[in-house]
Amino acid sequence: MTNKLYDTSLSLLTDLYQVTMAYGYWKSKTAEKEAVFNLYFRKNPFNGGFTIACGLANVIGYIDHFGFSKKDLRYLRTLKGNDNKPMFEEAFLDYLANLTLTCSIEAIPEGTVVFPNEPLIRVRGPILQCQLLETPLLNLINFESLIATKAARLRLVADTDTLLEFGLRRAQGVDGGMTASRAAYIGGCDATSNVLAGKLYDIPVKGTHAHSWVMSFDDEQQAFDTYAEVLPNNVTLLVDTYDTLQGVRHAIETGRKLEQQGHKLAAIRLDSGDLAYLSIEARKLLDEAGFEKTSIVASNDLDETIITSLKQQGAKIDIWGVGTKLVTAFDQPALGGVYKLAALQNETAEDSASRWSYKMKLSEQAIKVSTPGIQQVRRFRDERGFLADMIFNTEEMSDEKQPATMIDPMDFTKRRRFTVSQQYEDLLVPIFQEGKRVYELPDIHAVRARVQTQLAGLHPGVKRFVNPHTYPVGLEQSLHQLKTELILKLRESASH
Ligand SMILES: Nc1ncnc2c1ncn2[C@@H]1O[C@H](COP(=O)(O)OP(=O)(O)OP(=O)(O)O)[C@@H](O)[C@H]1O
Ligand SMILES: O=P(O)(O)OC[C@H]1O[C@H](OP(=O)(O)OP(=O)(O)O)[C@H](O)[C@@H]1O
Ligand SMILES: O=C(O)c1cccnc1
Repeated sequence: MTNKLYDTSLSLLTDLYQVTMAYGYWKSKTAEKEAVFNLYFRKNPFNGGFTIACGLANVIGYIDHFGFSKKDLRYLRTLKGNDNKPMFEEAFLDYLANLTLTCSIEAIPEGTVVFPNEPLIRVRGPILQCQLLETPLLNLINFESLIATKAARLRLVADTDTLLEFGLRRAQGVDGGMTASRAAYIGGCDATSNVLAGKLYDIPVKGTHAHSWVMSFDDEQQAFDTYAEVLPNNVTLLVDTYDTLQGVRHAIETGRKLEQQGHKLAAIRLDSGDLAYLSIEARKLLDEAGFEKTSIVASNDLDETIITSLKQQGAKIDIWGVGTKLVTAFDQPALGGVYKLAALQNETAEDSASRWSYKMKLSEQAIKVSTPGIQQVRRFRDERGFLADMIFNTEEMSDEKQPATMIDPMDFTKRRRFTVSQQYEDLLVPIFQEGKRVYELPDIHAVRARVQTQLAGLHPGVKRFVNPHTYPVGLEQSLHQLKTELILKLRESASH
């Protein structure tokens, strides 16, 4: 699967400063200098304990189509500086015209549970190219990971109930709707109402009918009967246009007619009022009439908190339709992913040990201090699930079999030692090697299934919504040491 929505280059879908920096690298003849950047976020969304990595398929689609077209260059040629002269030299535009990506990219596969400070994507290559990728990569990963995480939270509370994504009408524009439908399915929804997402992404599509159908008839019974006649094999009736429980009785009447023709009333939908009370009363009416197999769908501004509450109230709801709060990630509309330079080729290196000059950004806020190194994430596990994730520098820890010590970032005196026999998996896998794709994308259903097996590996405390347990993520001790020494060195030189 590639990014089928954009079968074209989106190379100008970036911030201007990426292009001006690219120009700067080119002009100062450092464009080809090898760099390593890491894409990571600093805090799990929704005050939760985990995040679902999502968006890599669209990153791959973006990179597969990368290239500046003649029209792109014609536009860049029109950009002017403050002196009203062209911003970029013609020779730079010629360079962009011939630019093909030669970066090597490693990434954590979609559908993996991930945690703050772990590199989701590591880009290594000429600094000019790495720089151009910053904005689009963040744009693609931040949103889909956010929505997949929201959907995974909804799946946790919906348990085995059916979960439908109904968000397109309230989504943030066309792309917001499309990518939200994809990420919501990956995160755990069973289907979407978004037909184009169904077609492009192979997501099951499902739906009921709106109030307008009922309102377009003289009475509700006629509306239900007509709907059942035209679509006898897909009858879910929205019962709350006028009086919900009266609507249920009308639906039952239609259900009886359907049964005479060998069909079934699949479900009724509630879209207003007290969903706990109404679903319990509707269930009673349906059961009394012999419609025990008819499901109850609920919608109306649902989210994981309301679904939890409805379940606690004993609501008899089998299918949850969730729109606005899911596709807009209503309570946290952005994941704060960042992309930071972590190493730069050392031109004066005399041996392979000193071929990298490690880079990091300092900050007054500890959370904003980046981590240097060519990073990989090693996830230790046992038969019960995941134990801890250790971020290490691949240049320092080449021997995979060696025991490892992980330092707790909140308390440097706390260490965890992992023996040679401890089971583990290294999460970042090669996606592009020197510009050539080496990764075969799994289909969307496999990615969706991965989310559930990954969540099963997490301790329940990490999945709890209120004050979740913090899953242990730390730095391997030599990376911790490298970071500490670099902080001291940078603080020292900044004070001069
Ligand atoms: N029993 C319940 N417990 C908790 N929340 C509920 C319950 N029943 C409904 N809700 C939620 O409360 C909110 C009530 O929505 P709202 O104030 O719009 O009322 P409404 O009856 O749906 O009105 P409208 O007809 O305008 O849609 C919705 O988010 C809905 O999902
Ligand atoms: O509530 P959401 O989670 O976003 O789910 C989608 C909503 O979209 C439809 O409502 P519609 O647009 O017809 O408006 P309504 O709120 O008046 O029902 C549907 O009946 C749901 O209520
Ligand atoms: O099919 C539905 O019931 C539906 C679709 C979109 C939004 N709300 C409801």
